[in-house]
Amino acid sequence: MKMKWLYPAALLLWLVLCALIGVAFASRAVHQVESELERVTGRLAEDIAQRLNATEAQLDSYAGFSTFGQHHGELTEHSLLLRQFKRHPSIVLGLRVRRVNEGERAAFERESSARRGRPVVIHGYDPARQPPRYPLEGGGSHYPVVSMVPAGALPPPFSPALGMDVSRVDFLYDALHQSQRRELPALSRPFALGDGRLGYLIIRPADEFVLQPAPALLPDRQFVALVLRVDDLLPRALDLPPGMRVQLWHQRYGQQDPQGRFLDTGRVARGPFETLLFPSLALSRSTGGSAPSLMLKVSWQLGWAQIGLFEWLVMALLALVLLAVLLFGVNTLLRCHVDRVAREQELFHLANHDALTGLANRNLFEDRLQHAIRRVRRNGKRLALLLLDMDRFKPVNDTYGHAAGDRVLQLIAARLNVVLRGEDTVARLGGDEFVVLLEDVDADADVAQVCERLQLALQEPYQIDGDTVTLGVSIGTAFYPDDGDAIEALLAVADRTMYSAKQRAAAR
Ligand SMILES: Nc1nc2c(ncn2[C@@H]2O[C@H](COP(=O)(O)OP(=O)(O)OP(=O)(O)O)[C@@H](O)[C@H]2O)c(=O)[nH]1
Repeated sequence: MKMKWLYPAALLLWLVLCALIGVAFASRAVHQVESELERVTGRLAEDIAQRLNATEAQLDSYAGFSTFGQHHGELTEHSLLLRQFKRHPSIVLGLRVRRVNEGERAAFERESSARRGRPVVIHGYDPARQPPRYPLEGGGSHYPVVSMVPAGALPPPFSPALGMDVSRVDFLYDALHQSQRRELPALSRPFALGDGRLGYLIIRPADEFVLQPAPALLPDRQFVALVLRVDDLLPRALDLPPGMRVQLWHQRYGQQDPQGRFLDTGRVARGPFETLLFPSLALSRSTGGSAPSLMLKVSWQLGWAQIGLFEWLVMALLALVLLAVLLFGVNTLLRCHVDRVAREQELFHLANHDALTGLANRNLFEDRLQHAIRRVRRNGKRLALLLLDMDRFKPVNDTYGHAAGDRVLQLIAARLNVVLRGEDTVARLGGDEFVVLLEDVDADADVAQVCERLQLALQEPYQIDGDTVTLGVSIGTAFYPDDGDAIEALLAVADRTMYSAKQRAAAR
């Protein structure tokens, strides 16, 4: 393994582990906020349902009044509604609607005009722009507004006042149709009020208390409706946590359809890293009054803020401990690696060098010679092998002891190293026998010169513990490729010539 990658790898591992710790804490935070989301969604749905139930109670009393109390006249109806407006400022308008079949239209207009002392005609809100989308029930019935009590200035689309046919406004007709079909209060989709705020209409049949005949079959069905402000469907101060978004829309419209959207609030932008790391949770509930017609969705894009100060501290501490452990591990690994390399080098040295003199041993020498022969085969040059055997070494041992002999062998090795070039190989074959490998030999004379230098150096006296010892040396030479191309053959030739030299020296 390459040791230089150890620190970057440890750093990467540390980053990955830190990210995992972050994810673990984030998922813990997710579990906590799941229950909070459940609580917030349930509370909001409940709140909306309560507000709509209260509104329906207003509508019920208006419906009851319009069924039984009409003989008291419009003044009483006005005063009832004005009392309701005071108690419930979110109500913008109260209105009563009647079904008038096409055949009765003229009689209705005549009678209404006479009662009010001014012309009343059934008209569309803006027939040119808003043709009815739904087939009118009962083969061309009209649903004109027969009574209207505004809390303040009349907001559109109701400003055309009496006689306006609510079935000509598609979203109002939709609510009317629903309430008629289910005999329950029904909500319209939200629409813009004149003051730029949103409002909605809640409408219900007003004649359900009439049991005979069945209300649906009554020739002049009555409906009462309230127009309210959308703002009051939810508490004014929502106090949403960061990242939480509340959406409320009419069930008959898609979530993405802006027409059906009552509310979309609390959207908080999160950074891309937070969006990637933290999930977004969402809960949807249907809500409403007696007939749930609204969809509530609370979504929560979680982020760093969901992790508390204590968790941050624990995470930082864990990251530091991890860093310390990793650095300790890397240092230990590096130390082990350095020790192992040193041990290997030591073993290599022991296996390839002579323990006494530190010179190469026979193994290493043969290996070097092998390499040198391969090289010379390519470049066509020559090698020289010098075999050195000391003369009169045995008496040193015998006279001064083995330790002194060892010391002399070490001095011999040192002198060999001084005389030879760095690129030459010198090895101790054993006892007082040494071998030298000279590479790139150009001429025999060069080799003879080296032999002479060796002889001069080795014949110099040796000082051992105050005594002086003088030795001789016999050198045998062999050349590659002239004397053979195998190590054994070359050594045999060198041995032979060395032996002759020794005999010559002994004869002198
Ligand atoms: N001190 C010491 N002596 C050794 C070692 N290895 C071998 N010897 C001795 O070295 C001597 C070598 O013998 P020879 O080569 O016959 O001795 P010599 O006196 O040089 O004789 P010639 O070579 O014939 O001149 C022997 O006495 C060995 O015991 C060693 O590591 N240390």
